[in-house]
Amino acid sequence: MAVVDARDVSLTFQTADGPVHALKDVSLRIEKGDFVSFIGPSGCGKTTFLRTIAALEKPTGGNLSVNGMTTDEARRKRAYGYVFQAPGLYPWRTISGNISLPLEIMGFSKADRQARVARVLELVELAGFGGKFPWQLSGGMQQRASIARALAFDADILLMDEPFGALDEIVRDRLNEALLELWRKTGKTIGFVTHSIPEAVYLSTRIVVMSPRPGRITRIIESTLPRERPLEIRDTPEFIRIAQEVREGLREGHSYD
Ligand SMILES: Nc1ncnc2c1ncn2[C@@H]1O[C@H](COP(=O)(O)OP(=O)(O)OP(=O)(O)O)[C@@H](O)[C@H]1O
Repeated sequence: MAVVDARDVSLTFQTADGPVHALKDVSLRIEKGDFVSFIGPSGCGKTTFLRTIAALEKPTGGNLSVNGMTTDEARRKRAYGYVFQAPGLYPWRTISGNISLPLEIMGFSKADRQARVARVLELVELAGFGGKFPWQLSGGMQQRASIARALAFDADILLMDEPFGALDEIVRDRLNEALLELWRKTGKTIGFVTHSIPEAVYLSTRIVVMSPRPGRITRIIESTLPRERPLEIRDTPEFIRIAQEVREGLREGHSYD
């Protein structure tokens, strides 16, 4: 059974300026343990598709199931962790307090919360920083804390909307490596939005290229890279070939109107 099974999913927003076709006939299967990146120009529906999977938006057409359930059911079963572009940590709470907040809302016991916070801090290599406040941490560390928060209730699926877009390249490289490591350790299924071709190629088992007006999938590229990926893999002919394929896909779907 696919983790995400989208069949001809469409979503049209009705706006004052008329309908906006954010998604049109999007069909995609995401299998357990896949790392799927969504790439495409601004407005092609990447965020909308991620939000639709997470039951934050409702499709206006087609069928979408998650773990064989409706997206609402999957959300009630805590199938998703969601990481936003900005870390969104509360400045008056410590890092541990921020990670613990969704667990408090979900009614986890104090002992369970403490154990989970300790485990995810370790996973994102922030053990020892739980007592700090967000403003005492660098941007990259804050983003790792927000990933820890999304991991704390052990959702199968991690949905990440351009989590590293605001970070400098060196920090981004490190976090990309750390994310791959975390993915290998946990076996989670990841949906990841990015504007960066190297980031998409480095991280993904599959790269979904999208195009706007209407938002649709123009290409799905299967990665032939091994799962074990040192950063230097980016200099190999295989990596460069996949990056070229993504670039061609983007060019095909690009219109200048
Ligand atoms: N709530 C909404 N109401 C009306 N239109 C919306 C809404 N949300 C998104 N849209 C429109 O749907 C289209 C797709 O938006 P979306 O944010 O999914 O694109 P994106 O590919 O994630 O873009 P970006 O890379 O800029 O984040 C855009 O034209 C956007 O203006």
